[in-house]
Amino acid sequence: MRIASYQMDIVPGQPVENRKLVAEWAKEICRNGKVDVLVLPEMWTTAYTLPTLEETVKEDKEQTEVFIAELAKEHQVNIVAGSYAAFDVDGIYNRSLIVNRAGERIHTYDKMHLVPMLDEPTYLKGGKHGGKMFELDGKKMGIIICYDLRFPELVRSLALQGAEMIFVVAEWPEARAMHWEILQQARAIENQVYIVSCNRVGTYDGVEFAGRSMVISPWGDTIYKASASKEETINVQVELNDVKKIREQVPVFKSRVPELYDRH
Ligand SMILES: O=C(O)CCC(=O)C(=O)O
Repeated sequence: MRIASYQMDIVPGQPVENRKLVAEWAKEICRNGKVDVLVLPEMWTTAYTLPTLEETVKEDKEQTEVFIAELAKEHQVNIVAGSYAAFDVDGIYNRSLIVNRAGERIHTYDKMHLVPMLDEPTYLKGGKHGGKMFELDGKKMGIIICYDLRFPELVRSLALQGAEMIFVVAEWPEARAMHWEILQQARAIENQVYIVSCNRVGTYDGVEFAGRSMVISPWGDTIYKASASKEETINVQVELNDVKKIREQVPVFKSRVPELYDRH
């Protein structure tokens, strides 16, 4: 399975501009050969323009969903469309969107863990449903959003549902870059899954972002790490059969004793 992850610099509060950037990027990537899955970062249509978000997304309505569906159909490619600010009945959610090659929406996930350091709970609603596994091209996968990476329960739950690859879409800051790298590696090793991440670069409102989007094998090896500060595309082939082999070699899932673990 070939994955292309777009470590982009997001134009703040400008969904039209960002969709244009993504359309150009997708055209370029899909022209240069066979890609199975495109991956975008967290909040890629607006960035963290929280105080003006409501105004922006009310006006933008469902244009991002329509755009992603059209893009997937045009290039016959699966899209893990990072996350975007989705205006819903009771507020705005930080929502990830997964669309298949036919442009059909197959999965959404609303970020459950809102970030106090960003004042996210003031502006956004937290997701009310746990992460669910989804399938692309018959392969089981999961997605988490940025701060979710700090909560091992979520990735473990996706792995227990059968996910063999976890997408981590983010706007992770440079100030905590060490946590970003080590936590991704830990989630890969402990769950014996591929981790494919897509972080943004650039700065917004005085925050510098960490880049370093990664692909990590289920053994924990770094297959690719993007630069810390430049726009870049990760374009790698991954072998999902490795998951089974590694789980046979170190049978962590068979050794679990869930009945002995505390529930909280
Ligand atoms: O957990 C962190 O340090 C960063 C989280 C974050 O920036 C986010 O979830 O958008």
